Amino acid sequence: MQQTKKLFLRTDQLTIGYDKQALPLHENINVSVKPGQFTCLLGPNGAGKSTLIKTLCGFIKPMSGQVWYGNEKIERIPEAQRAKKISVVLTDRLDVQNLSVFELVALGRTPYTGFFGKLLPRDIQLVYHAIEEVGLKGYTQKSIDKMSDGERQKAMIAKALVQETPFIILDEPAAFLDLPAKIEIMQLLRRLSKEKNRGILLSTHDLEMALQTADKIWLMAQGKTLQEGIPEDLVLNNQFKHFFEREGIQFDNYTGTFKYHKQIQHKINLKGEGNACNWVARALHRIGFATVDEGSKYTVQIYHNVPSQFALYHSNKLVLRCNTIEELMEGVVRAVAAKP
Ligand SMILES: Nc1ncnc2c1ncn2[C@@H]1O[C@H](COP(=O)(O)OP(=O)(O)OP(=O)(O)O)[C@@H](O)[C@H]1O
Repeated sequence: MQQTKKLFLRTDQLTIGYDKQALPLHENINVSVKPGQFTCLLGPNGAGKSTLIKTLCGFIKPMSGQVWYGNEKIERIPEAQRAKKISVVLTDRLDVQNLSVFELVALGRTPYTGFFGKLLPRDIQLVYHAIEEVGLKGYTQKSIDKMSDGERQKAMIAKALVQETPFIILDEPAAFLDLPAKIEIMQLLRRLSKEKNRGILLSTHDLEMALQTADKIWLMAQGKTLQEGIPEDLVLNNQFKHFFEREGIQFDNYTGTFKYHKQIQHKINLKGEGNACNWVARALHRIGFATVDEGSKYTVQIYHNVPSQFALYHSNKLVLRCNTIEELMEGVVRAVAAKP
């Protein structure tokens, strides 16, 4: 146990910020990342995520407290050695025009070869292997500036992989990506953390994705103590509510998703079951109806395996039968406007 602990990246009463004269951004942070652990740092804009990441990487000095890599304080580790312990992928778009994927990824070997160092057969093998690992086989000679944001991000992850560090830290690696690419990057990073036993820490705004993939979550918000825990504990003990709820937005502890408060103007009975019923309920909530079992003059009924599966009744009299939720919602709004 003691032996393993030596490999942790951890902080000890870490206080971060920029201006010694001003208030710190966060005080007394005590967190750790283990090899093989996939950790997501979450927090609203301006919470201090990038500042923490830069402090953990040794780019910004702590205001007080320490960052430890194993038994060594990060500031005591010479830069060349540091590059063998932590690889960093920051948000800034890289100015890497005219570099091929191979050349970019090969830069990750710099700590071992020197900037102008010659790649040995093992280095070349590692570069090809990492490119394949991130799913860019066949792109080796493609110019980085002709790649999509998602592909470029994968190349950056491959570069971090060939650096062969026990820890990889990424600042918003999925920031510019569409949803499928985000999911792909998160799954890739999670898989690499397990298969390669790397401790991976990344910051993200994607709370729902972090809930689904992270082993550990760090929650950060201005003026609040940083919370660390596994996703499910943080949800159950209301930390997510506490950190992210704003006026008009509510965190649903059951589904782990955010909901917008809507002005509820009417009640409507909803009868039926299954997925169609679920989506009709969502459409009704969106337009300001609370769904109930009984008590309203209006009833929406969902039928199954019939051509017109949606029906609207007013005091048991059929008002409308239709095929789509769009028609149903229009019918509900029309009917309620005519006879509230
Ligand atoms: N170089 C700097 N000097 C002084 N203050 C800074 C500097 N960089 C950032 N800040 C301030 O520190 C605070 C935290 O910024 P930081 O970029 O760490 O937040 P963040 O959580 O990463 O935000 P976002 O999610 O918007 O990227 C902000 O108020 C910001 O203005």
